[in-house]
Amino acid sequence: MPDDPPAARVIGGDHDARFVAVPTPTISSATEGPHWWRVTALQPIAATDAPQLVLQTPYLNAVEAWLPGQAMPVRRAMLGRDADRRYSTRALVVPLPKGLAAGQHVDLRIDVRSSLPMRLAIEPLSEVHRKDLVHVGWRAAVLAALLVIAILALGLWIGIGERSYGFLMVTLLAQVFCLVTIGGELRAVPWLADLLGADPRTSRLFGFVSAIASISFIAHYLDLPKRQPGLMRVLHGCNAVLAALLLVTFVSGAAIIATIGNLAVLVATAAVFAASVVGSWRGQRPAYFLLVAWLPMLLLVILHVGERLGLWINPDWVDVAFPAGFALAGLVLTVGLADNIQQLRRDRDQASRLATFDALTGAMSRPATSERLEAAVADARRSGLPLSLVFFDVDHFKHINDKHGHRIGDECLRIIALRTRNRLRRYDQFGRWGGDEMLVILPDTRLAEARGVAENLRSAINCRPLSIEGRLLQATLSLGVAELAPDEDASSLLVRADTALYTSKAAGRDRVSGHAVGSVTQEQKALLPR
Ligand SMILES: Nc1nc2c(ncn2[C@@H]2O[C@H](COP(=O)(O)OP(=O)(O)OP(=O)(O)O)[C@@H](O)[C@H]2O)c(=O)[nH]1
Repeated sequence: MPDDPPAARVIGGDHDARFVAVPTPTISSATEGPHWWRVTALQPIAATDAPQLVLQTPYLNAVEAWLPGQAMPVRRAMLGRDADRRYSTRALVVPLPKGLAAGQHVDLRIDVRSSLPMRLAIEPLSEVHRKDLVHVGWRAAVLAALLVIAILALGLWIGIGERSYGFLMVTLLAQVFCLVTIGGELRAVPWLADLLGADPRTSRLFGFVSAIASISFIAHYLDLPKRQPGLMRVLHGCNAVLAALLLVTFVSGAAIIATIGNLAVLVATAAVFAASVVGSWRGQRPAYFLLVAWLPMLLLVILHVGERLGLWINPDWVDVAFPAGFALAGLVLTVGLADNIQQLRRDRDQASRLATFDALTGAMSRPATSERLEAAVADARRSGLPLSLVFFDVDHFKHINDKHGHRIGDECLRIIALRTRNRLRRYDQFGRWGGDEMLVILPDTRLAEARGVAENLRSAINCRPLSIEGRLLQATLSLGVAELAPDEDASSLLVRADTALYTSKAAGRDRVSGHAVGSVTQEQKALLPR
C-alpha cells in the first residue's frame, strides 16, 4: 500500500482490499516515505523453530512490524536506537514467537529511504545465526582485502610516483566507505554512523567519488587519450556528469540523482569494456589485465545497477560477490600496474643498453667509453694503481670497404672486435671510438705490460685472415699505447695514445708504439678526433 493511513485502521482491516499481491517476496518502493506491506502465511509456520521474519539489505529503511494479537509494533532499523545488535547488518530480524497460522499475517509499516529492494524470508533462528556468521566473516575478509590493497596502492603511489596507483587507491577507499555505509558496518563506529550513516547522500557521494576515480584510473592505465580518443571522450562525458552529480548531492538528496548516476556508470562500464576489448585485440597488456579484473565486475555492476533501477531482483550471492569482485579487481589491477612498471623498466634498460653499446661490434659506444675512461682515471688517481690505454685502428680500412663493399667492411669490424674481446681480461674495458678506431682501457697495468697486451691484439688479427662470406681477408692493426702519468687527465692520456697510434701508422702500420710520459700540447689535444 503506497500511503500511510493510521496503523489502527490498517491492522483493523479497513484497508485489506487495497493490498495488492506481488510475485516475489521482495519489498521495494518507487517512492520514499512510509508504505504498508502485508506478509501473509500461506501455510502454518510452527513456533518450535523460533521463526524470524528476515528483511535483507535494509540500508536506511526503518520497519514497524505489527504481529498478530500484539498491541505495539516491533521496530527495527540498521542504525539508531531501533538497531538490534544481536544480529549482523545483513538484515532486519523480527521474531515471530508464536509462529503464524495459515492465513495469519504480519503488517509492516516501512519508512522507505533506500531504493535497494529488501528480500524477505521467514527463517528459523539457527539459520539466521548461521547466515549472519557467514556474512560477517565474508564481509570482514573482503573489506580487509580492499583496505590492504588500497594501502598497497598508496605505498606504490608514494614510492614510485605512478599516478594510476593514486586513482586506484581513491577508487578502493571510496568503495570501502560506500560498502560499509550501505552494508551497515559503519554502525561499529557510532560517532561516524551518527555523522554520516543516516544520510542517503553519504553512500552516493562515496559512490560518485569511486566511479570518477575508477574512470580516471582506467583512462590513465590504458592510455586512452592517445590510444582510443573516441572512447576517452565518452568517459570524459561520464566523468563530467558524475562530477556534476557529486556537487549537486551536497545540496540535494533527490532520488533522481542516484538514477542518473547509475545510468552514467552503466555507460562508462560499457565504454570501459569496449576499451579493454579493443586494447586486448591490439595486444595491449594492460587491457588483458583490465579485462580479467573487469569482466566479473562488469557482470556484477550490471546486476547491481539493474536491481537498483528496479529492473530485476538479484539472488543473495550477488550481495557478497559484489565487494569480493571489487577486491579481486583491485588485486589484479595492482599486479597489472606492477607489470606496466616492469615493462617500463625493461624498455629503459633496453634504451640504456642501446646507448651504452655499439650495435655493430658490441663494444661500448663512444660516450660510454669516454665516461668509463674518466672513471678509470679517477679510480687510478684514488688508488695509486697504474692505468694504461691502447688506441688502435684498422690499417687501410677504406681500401677494404672500397674493394669488398660496406657490408663486408662491417663484418670485418665485427670480427676484429670479437677477437679483441677474447684477448682481454674480465676487468679491461673495450669501446669503439668511431669508424675503425677502437680503445682498450687497461686498469692496474703498466706501459710495458700494456704493450704486451697490444702485441697480443695485433697478432690476434694478423695471425690468420678474416673469413667473411667465403672470402679470406688479411687485416692488420696499428696500435698506440700510453700509461697514465701522475696528475694527468683522461683527455691528455687519450692524446698520447693517439699520438702513439699515429707513430705506428707513420712507421709502416701493423705495429705497436708506446708513448713515453710527457706533457701534451694544446695543439696535440686539438688534433684528437672528437
Ligand atoms: N664498413 C664500415 N666502414 C666504416 C664504418 N665507419 C667508418 N667506416 C669507414 O672506415 C674508413 C676509415 O678510414 P680511415 O681510418 O680514415 O683510413 P684507413 O683506410 O683505415 O687508412 P689508415 O687508417 O691510414 O690505415 C672510412 O672509409 C669510413 O667510411 C662502419 O661502421 N662500417
